[in-house]
Amino acid sequence: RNLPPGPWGLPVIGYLPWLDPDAPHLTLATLAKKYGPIYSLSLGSVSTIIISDSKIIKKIFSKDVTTCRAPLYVTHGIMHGKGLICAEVELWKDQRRFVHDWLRNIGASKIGPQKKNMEILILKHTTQLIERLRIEGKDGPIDSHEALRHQIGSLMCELVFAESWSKDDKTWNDLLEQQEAGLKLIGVAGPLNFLPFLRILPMFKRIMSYLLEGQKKAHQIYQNFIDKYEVALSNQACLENNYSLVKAFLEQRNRLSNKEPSAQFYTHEQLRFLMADIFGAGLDTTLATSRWIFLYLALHEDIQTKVRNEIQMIINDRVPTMDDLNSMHFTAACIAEIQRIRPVVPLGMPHGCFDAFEIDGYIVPKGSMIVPLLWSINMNEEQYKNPHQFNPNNFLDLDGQFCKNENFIPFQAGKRMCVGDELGRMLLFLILVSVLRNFQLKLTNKDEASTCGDIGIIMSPKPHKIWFKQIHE
Ligand code: HEM
Repeated sequence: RNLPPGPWGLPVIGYLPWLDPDAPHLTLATLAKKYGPIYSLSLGSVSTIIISDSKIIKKIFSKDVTTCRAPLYVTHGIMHGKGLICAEVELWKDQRRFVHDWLRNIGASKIGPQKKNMEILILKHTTQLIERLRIEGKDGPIDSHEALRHQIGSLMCELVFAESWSKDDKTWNDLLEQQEAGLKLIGVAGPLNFLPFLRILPMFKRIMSYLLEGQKKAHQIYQNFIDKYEVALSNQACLENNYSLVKAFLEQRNRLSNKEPSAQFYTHEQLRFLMADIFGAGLDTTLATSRWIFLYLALHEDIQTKVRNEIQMIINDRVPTMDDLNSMHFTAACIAEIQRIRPVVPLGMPHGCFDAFEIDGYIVPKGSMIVPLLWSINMNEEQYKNPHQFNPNNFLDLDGQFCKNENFIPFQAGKRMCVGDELGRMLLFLILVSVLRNFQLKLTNKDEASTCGDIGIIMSPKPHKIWFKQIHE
C-alpha cells in the first residue's frame, strides 16, 4: 500500500513555492488533472491528500477517523480547538448536536413548526436591505457589500444573542472590520500554517498578534452579552420568545448536572468561541455567495429576467416562503450554478485524520490534511460541457425541472457537513427574491466587472459596482 501519487517537493518546504498564493485552487486543480482524483503532496511539514472526486470525498468524510480538523498552526493557534469549526472528538460531538438542535428549534430546518418564524425573521431583514439599497442606489451604481454585510450580520446577531446594532454603531463596525481583516489575514498567513517556524519573522509575528488582538476584542463584546444573560437568567427574567444561541447554551448548562460528562463543555470560554463561529460561518459564506449571485445576474441580464419572471409567476405579490422554491426550478438552478461556478470555499474545508487509513488501494498517513478540492469537482469537464461558462441548464433536465446532482457538494458531505446548510439556503433564496422583485441589476460597464475572486479563507468577488435600478417607483 502506497501513498497516493503526487509531485515532488523541496526538503522542509515541500510544494509550497509552486502554490499560487492568489489562486491555490488553480495550482491544485492543474495537478489533479495530472495525478488523478487522489494525490498527495507535502506543504511544509503537513502531509496533504487532495481529493477531487465527490464520491471519494463522501466515502472518506463518512468515516469517524476523518472527523478531526487539519493540523494547521494558524487556526489551531487561534481557536485552540474550541467552538465548533475547530473542535474535535467529544467536544465536537456534543457541540455539533447542540448547535444542530438549536438550529432546528429556531426554524433553520427543512421541516418543523418554527420554519415560518425563521422565514419571517429573514424577510424582516431583507425589507431593511431593500430600503437601504433603494436609498444608496438612487443616484447610480453602488457596491452592495456594506449593505449586505450589515443586514446578514444583523440577522446573525439576532440569532446568536437576540440583539443587533444600528449601521453606524462603532462597536458593530469594529466587530465587522475585525471579522473581515481576520478572514483576509488568515489567508495571508497561509505559509505559517505549514512552516510554523516562520512565526519568528516580524511579518508573521505582526499578523498573529493582530489576529489574537482582534479575537480578544470580539470575545470581550461576546462576554458582555453572556454576562447580561447570566443576570437575566438568575433573576428569572422573562426571556420568552428569545431563541438565541446564548440563552439556549446557558439553559443547557443549567440543565446538566455536574456528574454528566458533557457538563464540562458548557463554559463561558467555549460559548464565546461558539458565538464567533456561528456569527462568522453564517455571515461570511452567505455574504460572499449573495454578492456572486448579484454579480452573475447583472452580467447575464437574460437569465436575470427569466428568474424575475418565475418569481412573478409563482409568488407574484405575496410573501415568499421556502416552499415556493420547490416550484421555482429555474431559480433553484441559478443559485446552484452560481455556487458551482464560484464556490466560496474552492479548496473546501480541510479535515485531518486521527489515524492512518486506506482508500482505493492507497494509504493516507495519520495526521495528514485532507483537502476536498471543490473547485476541481465543480469544473469537471466530463460532467459539465463548458464548466467555465455560466449556464443554469447544468442543473435542469430536458423538461426544465431542477435535477439533483450527486457531484454538487457546496456544503461538503459526511459527518462534519455544514450544520447551517438550511439556514444558508433560506438566506440565499429569500435575499434573491426580495432583491429581484424590487430592482433590475445592471452593470454600466460589463468589461470592468471581474469574475476572478479575492482569496482569503473565503473566495469573494472583487469590489465592484452594480446599478440597483428600481422596478416600481
Ligand atoms: C452559502 C452558505 C454556506 C456554505 C457554502 C457553507 C459551506 C460550508 C462548508 C463547505 C463547511 C465545511 C464542512 C466540512 O468540514 O466537512 C461548513 C461548515 C460549517 N458551517 Fe457552513 N456554509 C454556509 C452557511 C452556513 C451558515 C448560515 C451557518 C450558520 C449556522 C454555517 C455554519 C457552519 C459551521 C458551524 C460549520 C462547521 C461544522 C463542523 O465543523 O462540524 N454555515 N460550511
